[in-house]
Amino acid sequence: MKLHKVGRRYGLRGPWVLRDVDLEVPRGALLRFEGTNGSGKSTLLRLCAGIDAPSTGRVTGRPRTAYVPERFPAALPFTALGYLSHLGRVHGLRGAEPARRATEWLERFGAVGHARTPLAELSKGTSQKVAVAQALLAEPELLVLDEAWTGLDRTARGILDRAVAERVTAGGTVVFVDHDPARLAGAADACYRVVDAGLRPQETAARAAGATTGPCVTVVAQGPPGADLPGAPTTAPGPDGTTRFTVPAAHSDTLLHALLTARPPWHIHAVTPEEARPDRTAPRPESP
Ligand SMILES: Nc1ncnc2c1ncn2[C@@H]1O[C@H](COP(=O)(O)OP(=O)(O)OP(=O)(O)O)[C@@H](O)[C@H]1O
Repeated sequence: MKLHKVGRRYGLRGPWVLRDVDLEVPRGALLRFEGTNGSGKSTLLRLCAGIDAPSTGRVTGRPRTAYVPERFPAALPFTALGYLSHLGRVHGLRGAEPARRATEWLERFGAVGHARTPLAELSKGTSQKVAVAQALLAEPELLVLDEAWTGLDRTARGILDRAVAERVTAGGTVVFVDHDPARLAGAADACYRVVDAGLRPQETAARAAGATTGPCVTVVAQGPPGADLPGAPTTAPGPDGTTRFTVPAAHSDTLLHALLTARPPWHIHAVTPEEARPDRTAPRPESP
């Protein structure tokens, strides 16, 4: 997706919140936006999510998108399960799939006990779990998260961190804003600060550290050539005809899952936590 000279102001004579913003949102990437209160982060996310239109400029190549807004409209006349199933259908899921995925995400967030609770009666935290689940169950190509961690308990925040990593390793893109500067620190591929209605690229933790720090995992495995593996692992020949994959630690489960469920499956020789982080800015090597 690309933003071309995008501008947004509210009202005909309102100040420009965003002006002449050019941005490429690549596939399989994690992008963070930051900025002071009122700088235009939510405005930018709404434009990325396609729920708002630019006043000037255009957005092209929009992928299938799901969005977690800053404020969840909790007064809708649904139960948690009814709402998630409905949203699943809106996202194009059919038959029993919407309810199945809805239940799966409620279980994952430890909220399945509230499946039949009306949205209006949910606690703030559970309501936020529903807000997040409605976006995740669609397995969108682009996931837009506006302070989605706010209101979640520590366990749920960890589950959302993991879900974000899974989306990215599956080839999706996640764009997010969060008040916590440590949120997904080290995992973001790019970070932009909204300043004076424009975007200023920021140094990400990985780049700042020369792309060689941060936890990662090395997997030594033997398997068929030509596998399309998630997580953009760096690859190198391993001993005895094996391949050595290195990925950020947050992506290692997804890589292992892909290796083990490949047809035929890869044979895993070793899984080793490392201190070095692969250089995700390097071109993705060919699959072995
Ligand atoms: N629907 C709207 N109508 C009028 N003005 C708006 C609207 N939405 C946002 N604004 C204004 O646009 C500017 C940017 O708001 P926005 O919510 O995008 O900033 P933000 O960086 O997300 O802020 P915060 O960190 O406080 O959430 C603010 O001055 C805000 O008042």
